Amino acid sequence: MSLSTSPPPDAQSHTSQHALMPRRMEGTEQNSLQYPMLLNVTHIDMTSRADHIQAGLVDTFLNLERVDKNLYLARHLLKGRNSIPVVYGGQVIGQALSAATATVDFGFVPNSLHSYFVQSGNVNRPILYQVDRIRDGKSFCTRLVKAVQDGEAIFTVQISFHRSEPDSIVHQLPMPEVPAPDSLEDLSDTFDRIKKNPNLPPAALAMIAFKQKEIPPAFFRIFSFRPVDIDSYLCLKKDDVHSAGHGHPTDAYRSYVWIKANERVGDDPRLHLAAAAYISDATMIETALRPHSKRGFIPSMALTLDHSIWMHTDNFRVDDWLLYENHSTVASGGRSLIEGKLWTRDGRLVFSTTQEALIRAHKKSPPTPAK
Ligand SMILES: CCCCCCCCCCCCCCCC(=O)SCCNC(=O)CCNC(=O)[C@H](O)C(C)(C)COP(=O)(O)OP(=O)(O)OC[C@H]1O[C@@H](n2cnc3c(N)ncnc32)[C@H](O)[C@@H]1OP(=O)(O)O
Repeated sequence: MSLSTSPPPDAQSHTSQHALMPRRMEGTEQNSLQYPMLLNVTHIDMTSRADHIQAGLVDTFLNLERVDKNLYLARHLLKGRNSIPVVYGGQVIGQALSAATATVDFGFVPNSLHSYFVQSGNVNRPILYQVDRIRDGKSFCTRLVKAVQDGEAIFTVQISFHRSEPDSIVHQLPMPEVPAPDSLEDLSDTFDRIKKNPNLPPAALAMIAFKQKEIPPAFFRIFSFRPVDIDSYLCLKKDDVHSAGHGHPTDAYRSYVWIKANERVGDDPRLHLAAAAYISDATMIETALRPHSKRGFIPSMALTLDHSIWMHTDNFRVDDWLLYENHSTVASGGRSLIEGKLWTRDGRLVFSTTQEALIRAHKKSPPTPAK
């Protein structure tokens, strides 16, 4: 499969591959197995190449090296935020899906995945994906993937694959009516335009500066984002209830953004599924946070805890515009639930997603003891 199993253009030597395999020493009398590399293993330099101008979605961020049957290695990792070296969760989901997909027969298409982020990934260390072939049925296959860094699990996901079969019952929600992507501006252009506006309130300018500082540039290089309601996205609206255009009423905890990969992703539907899974984690936490950000809330922690996807079809392209609808239904006790729907331009629901996120407030300093 073309699912990124070749080394990327700037891949380093396969130090890790050698380290994993015992070397048969030549010229020794016993011809015994020895493990010299294990005594001399140095950590691979994994300085993130996310901001390298050549780094692309398929050849870099979804790239996996096949280390052994059921074992895949990822070296090119992207931060979710500029200020912390934590791997972007969507990348781990997309890579784990690619690894699992590489172990099932052609004809099986992922129909759902359920994942947990159990420890944050370090963007400067490679990730090893271990695929467990739970069951190969006639119609369904199940895989369990564990993502490991430095010997410890950082992520687990169960993925179900389904061989396509004829329709039985058929129904679907109608797509929300929102302005078409061609009538909207790219978020990166909006940032540049709006920050030159002298009439912007200082709080809005601070918000834009924060977003520009915190969102790694690689996101904008590999994907285009066109929020349907830019004023709401930038917290420029006073009222919490707004309209997403064309009379579709929505609430403050809902967001709509058109998303498109900037590179041609080829014609393998499995790559489009992995790329859509990759980007499906990018906007959910923010949907829960935004109304609170407007009131001055700044989280001390905002992390994806779990993420589920139901794939309703593989008949879509991630290098054409997709509408991502997010809705945060509840937040309490440091956790928030966010639901997502991914639509094609012609109104087909391709993914349903659900995510629970950890959103913590800064701890209040203990009261100063009275003297
Ligand atoms: C319109 C559209 C535009 C789009 C524009 C482009 C989009 C582009 C944006 C990209 C944006 C993507 C954003 C995606 C979001 C991810 O991708 S997040 C990455 C994926 N998720 C993760 O990495 C989570 C992994 N899991 C974990 O880290 C651990 O399981 C957890 C959740 C931390 C829990 O672990 P635990 O061992 O139970 O630890 P816990 O007791 O909770 O304590 C953890 C630490 O928190 C500290 N802590 C406790 N309470 C607090 C507190 N209130 N405040 C601070 N620290 C605290 C503790 O002290 C402790 O610190 P240490 O002692 O470790 O130093």
